[in-house]
Amino acid sequence: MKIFNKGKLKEADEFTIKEQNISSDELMERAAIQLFGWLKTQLKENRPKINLFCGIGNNGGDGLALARLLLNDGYEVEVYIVNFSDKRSDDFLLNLKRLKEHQFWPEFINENSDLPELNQGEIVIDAIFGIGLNRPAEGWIKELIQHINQSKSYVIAVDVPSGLYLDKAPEVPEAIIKAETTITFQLPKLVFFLPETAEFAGRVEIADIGLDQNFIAKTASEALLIQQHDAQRLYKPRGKFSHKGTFGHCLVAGGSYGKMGSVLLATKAALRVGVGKVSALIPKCGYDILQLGIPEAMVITAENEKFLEKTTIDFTPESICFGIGAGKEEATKEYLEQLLKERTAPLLIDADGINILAENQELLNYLPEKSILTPHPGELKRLLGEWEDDFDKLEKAKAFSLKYKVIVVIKGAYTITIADKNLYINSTGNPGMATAGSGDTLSGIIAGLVAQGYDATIAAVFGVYLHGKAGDLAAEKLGFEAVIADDLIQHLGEAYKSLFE
Ligand SMILES: NC(=O)C1=CN([C@@H]2O[C@H](COP(=O)(O)OP(=O)(O)OC[C@H]3O[C@@H](n4cnc5c(N)ncnc54)[C@H](O)[C@@H]3O)[C@@H](O)[C@H]2O)[C@@H](O)CC1
Ligand SMILES: Nc1ncnc2c1ncn2[C@@H]1O[C@H](COP(=O)(O)OP(=O)(O)O)[C@@H](O)[C@H]1O
Ligand SMILES: [K+]
Repeated sequence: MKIFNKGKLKEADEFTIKEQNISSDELMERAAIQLFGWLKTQLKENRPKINLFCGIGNNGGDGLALARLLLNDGYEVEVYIVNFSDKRSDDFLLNLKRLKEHQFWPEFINENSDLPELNQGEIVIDAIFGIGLNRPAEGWIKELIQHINQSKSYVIAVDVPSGLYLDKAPEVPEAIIKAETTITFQLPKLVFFLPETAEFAGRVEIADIGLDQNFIAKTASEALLIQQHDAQRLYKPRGKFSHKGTFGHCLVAGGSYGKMGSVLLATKAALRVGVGKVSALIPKCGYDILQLGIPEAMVITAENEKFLEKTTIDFTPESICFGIGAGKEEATKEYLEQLLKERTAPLLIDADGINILAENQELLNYLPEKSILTPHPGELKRLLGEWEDDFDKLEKAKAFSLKYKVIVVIKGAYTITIADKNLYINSTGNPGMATAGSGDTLSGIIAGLVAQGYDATIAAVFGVYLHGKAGDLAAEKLGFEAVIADDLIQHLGEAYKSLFE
């Protein structure tokens, strides 16, 4: 699903109004009907008091239109107009008039008003600011937002939590609504997926207000949210007469004394994601561990007992996963340098492989095009240096990806893959995956897909999706706490199957 910036969203609104020959007010009514339908479905027979806070722009207009629908249906509704300006939008005024025609008089609040009482068991609808926010909320509006946040009411934001910008980091985080649920129109917004701002939106629901699908399809987007149907399209079915040679040979090079489990996990993950053959290349001390731990894999050992070093292999793999658990010995660095310069196979570099690159930045110039780097935020910081906020981080990572022509997978609650200026945001995964070794399984999965012939960008995007889905399926059975990295591998088969459910 596409993610548009503020400008494109406004264009989509305008295009739709023209193309469908409707008024902006009819579009607002669609938005309100969607909000109403969602609320009614969620509330079932319950009839809690609903406190609506409406600004004076179109977000406030949505709120007023919703208030009318709720009142018509017999809900107990209180409407507060957050009266911060006289520059009211036309559709706000129209909906205010309609509400008054229903003999309903909202309460206007401004800097001299008492803050309304908000109780547990009640609902707050936040329609103060939408995507039109252009400066931080200040003074009494900020106090009102804090009052709503401190209340025990259930907070639902209309389109975006009020106070949150779509295109930059918040200047005053205390002046942003913290919603339990955000019902956003038509398309998700980037800020809902970034670590510093995602928490304000809470659970995100998308309300289809019928914006023009052709416009959406032909307009370039800020980012793509990868959901089941997107992932499904990336899947390559297996031919009846395929054999293990069809699905490639993946080399997992990594490990050091005490960290051999990481290679075991990546090797297993590569096999479970469907690679034809896997060889693990490890220091000598890991031989028994690998052979016993995963008899399906082949094992090659470096000369050294405890760490990885240059080793000749007598085949050409279809992909190489380098660096997990590898340490940063000089000999290990030299081996990475050799792999970079020889360009024998597509490379995925993770963990200590990334740390070696960060400490020896001259090596970056040898990165083969379309190599995949899978840093967690700590590794990314070592690679890129400090960033100011999430937007700055994405800009820096994009610039890095373009400069070296590589794919950067920024791991996190919503893992973001950056390739050719594009951002792919993953929708699967859960806090159960915050456990040692889950990144190692991801590396094995992506390298395993590359070896099977998936294009590197697709392998990264699809691999991240499958990895998160496997985590979701594991957590469903086991609960978040009990999930360990091996469970992700165990659920890869079901993750594949779920693509077609
Ligand atoms: N245009 C359309 O066709 C549709 C728009 N919709 C709604 O319209 C919203 C956008 O509406 P608007 O563009 O009117 O903008 P908003 O309703 O977000 O409000 C912007 C108003 O607040 C002022 N403002 C911004 N930041 C402020 C601050 N910190 N302190 C005080 N005042 C501030 C602005 O100057 C402007 O007057 C969307 O989020 C969505 O809810 C929906 O009705 C769907 C259809
Ligand atoms: N809260 C979370 N929600 C979703 N996915 C998560 C969460 N925490 C961690 N993950 C995923 O788990 C993996 C952790 O990787 P990493 O930090 O490299 O761990 P390790 O080095 O222990 O293997 C990443 O793929 C990340 O996206
Ligand atoms: K809002």
